[in-house]
Amino acid sequence: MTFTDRLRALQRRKQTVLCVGLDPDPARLPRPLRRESNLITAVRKFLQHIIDATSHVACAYKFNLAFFEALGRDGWSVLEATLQYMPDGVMTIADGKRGDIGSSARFYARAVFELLPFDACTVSPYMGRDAVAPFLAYENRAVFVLTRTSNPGARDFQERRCDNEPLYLTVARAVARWDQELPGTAGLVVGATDPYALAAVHLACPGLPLLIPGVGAQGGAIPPILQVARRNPVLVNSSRQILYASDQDDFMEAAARAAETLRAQLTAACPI
Ligand SMILES: O=C(O)c1cc(=O)[nH]c(=O)n1[C@@H]1O[C@H](COP(=O)(O)O)[C@@H](O)[C@H]1O
Repeated sequence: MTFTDRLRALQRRKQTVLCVGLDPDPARLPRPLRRESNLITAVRKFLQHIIDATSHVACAYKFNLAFFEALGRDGWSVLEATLQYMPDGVMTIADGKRGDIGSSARFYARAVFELLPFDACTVSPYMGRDAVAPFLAYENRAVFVLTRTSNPGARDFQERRCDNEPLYLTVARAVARWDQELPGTAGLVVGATDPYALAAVHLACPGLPLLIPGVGAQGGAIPPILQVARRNPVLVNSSRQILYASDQDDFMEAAARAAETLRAQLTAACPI
């Protein structure tokens, strides 16, 4: 079963398109965990509590690898422990935004798909097809390629005209072609902060899964996402709005409430 088939089945069963982003910032740990003498233990417990509080409404968790790498050599053990802690019925995404020559990309792919059991990962398309190909070779995993990102700098290159369309659309069409070689292995990252780009990508690439970050802390709106969800499987990521919904003793309840609210907004009109 391909990643895309598994994602669709899981989303239908759980009636959710919510992806909770795991971006653990040691400086923002809630009060009960700040009492832990060991920071690594505190981060590991924090993530486990967040998973306990949200897995009933999440279909995926996206690990932003930067936050784990920045924990130093123990970051890898927190990553592995958190992956092992995942309950049944959720998928995992390694968000490292990789992108390198093919011979190096093979090792990035091996790290996330063989050494670690991630279901999907994120990559940058800047170096072209051979930099993405090693990730596309895993038939039951998926690679989400950055297309129109959610940050202000997305305008610097991604919106430049290329063959009479914005560069991000050229990228999206190329990824759709790559996906045809081993269907179900590719998806696109499109930020929620640009409704026009979301609509354009959805029209150009019907059926490709879209990983959509940028709701919550970055201000992306929900209604444009509901439109694209008619033709594309979507995974809507929210990190800080859920992780740091409260920094007090009630942080688990607050995270659960934030996740449930977003899930309800997303499923109200999403035909999953
Ligand atoms: O690939 C990503 O996940 C990503 C792409 C993008 O265009 N914008 C974006 O914010 N992200 C990631 O999505 C998460 C967004 O976090 P919040 O803004 O806290 O919800 C972070 O882990 C970002 O690194």
